[in-house]
Amino acid sequence: MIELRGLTKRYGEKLAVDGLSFTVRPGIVTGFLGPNGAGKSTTMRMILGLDAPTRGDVRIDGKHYAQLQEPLNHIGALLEAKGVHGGRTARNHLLCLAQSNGIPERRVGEVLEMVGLTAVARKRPKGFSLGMGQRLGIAAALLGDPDILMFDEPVNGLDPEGIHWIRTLMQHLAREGRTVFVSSHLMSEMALTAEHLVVIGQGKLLADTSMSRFIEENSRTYVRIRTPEPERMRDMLIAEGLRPSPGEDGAMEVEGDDAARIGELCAAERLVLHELSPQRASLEEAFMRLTAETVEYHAHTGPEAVAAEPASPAPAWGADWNRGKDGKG
Ligand SMILES: Nc1ncnc2c1ncn2[C@@H]1O[C@H](COP(=O)(O)OP(=O)(O)OP(=O)(O)O)[C@@H](O)[C@H]1O
Repeated sequence: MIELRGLTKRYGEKLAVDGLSFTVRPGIVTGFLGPNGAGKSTTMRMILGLDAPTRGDVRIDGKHYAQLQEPLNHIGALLEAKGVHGGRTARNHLLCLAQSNGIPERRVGEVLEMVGLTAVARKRPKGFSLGMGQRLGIAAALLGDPDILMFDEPVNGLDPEGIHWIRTLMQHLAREGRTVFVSSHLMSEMALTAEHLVVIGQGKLLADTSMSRFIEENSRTYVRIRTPEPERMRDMLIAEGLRPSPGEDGAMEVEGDDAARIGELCAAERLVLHELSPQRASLEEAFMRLTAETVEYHAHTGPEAVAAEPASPAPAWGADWNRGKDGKG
């Protein structure tokens, strides 16, 4: 278990991590999500004692990292694939780590086998691909057979096969009862991997919830309607107290999930339907909505533009809606 209480890190003027309190529990994969620069890596470094908190506290099974004897036996971490001594072979790199943590030599062969690097064990990591480097980093994390594992953006730059492998491994480790904490800035990836989510933005906690509840609470549900008689449809919906708004490709959207009621109204009014489909906004969209105001860096657009776009609702077709370009109605 990892416990953070009011964890805070300031770099000069910059508050990188701002009073974070949450607990990462065993037996499940916990996703640690936030846009670039949200403070995920800084938080993970403080968990590992690589950075000192400005305020607050973080404990691993009740202890500070520095209090752990042979820490690799308690917590294994993949922070950066590049953290490998280029001159040593993969096997020797792991052997050095094993020796300094009182881990038996045979474990090196076991973890190399687990991550599929046995064939290149005597090669130097300098020539490794990104995926092989990640595998070696994961082998190091697994070396002490720790109960807690932490991965910082483990799938960055990997091909689909590598991504699938890491995802399956993390779920397997969690099923064994371990605590698995993995950071990402991709909601879609986390949705396939994590059961629990911790979301941060600009160093602050935005959500600490199960994946299913996060989806429930953050994603918009709406009904998409297509009809050859949009004006009749709109009038009928408004008369029923619903608020249709223009959707993509000429469709209409109505907030909520009451497709059945809309279908019955259409039948009663003999209104032709080409499409009536309940929709749920994608998880990526839910994540963007949640973090929109905290996005620090974004390509091409300023933070205000990014914040406004996903958060603002589509314009509603109300009383002042321009009824058709031909001026009728
Ligand atoms: N050593 C440092 N000195 C000064 N500022 C830092 C330092 N490390 C991180 N920061 C700043 O703290 C903030 C959080 O950075 P951090 O790397 O923890 O974010 P992150 O969520 O891991 O982002 P990314 O997904 O881009 O890796 C950023 O604004 C970053 O520029």
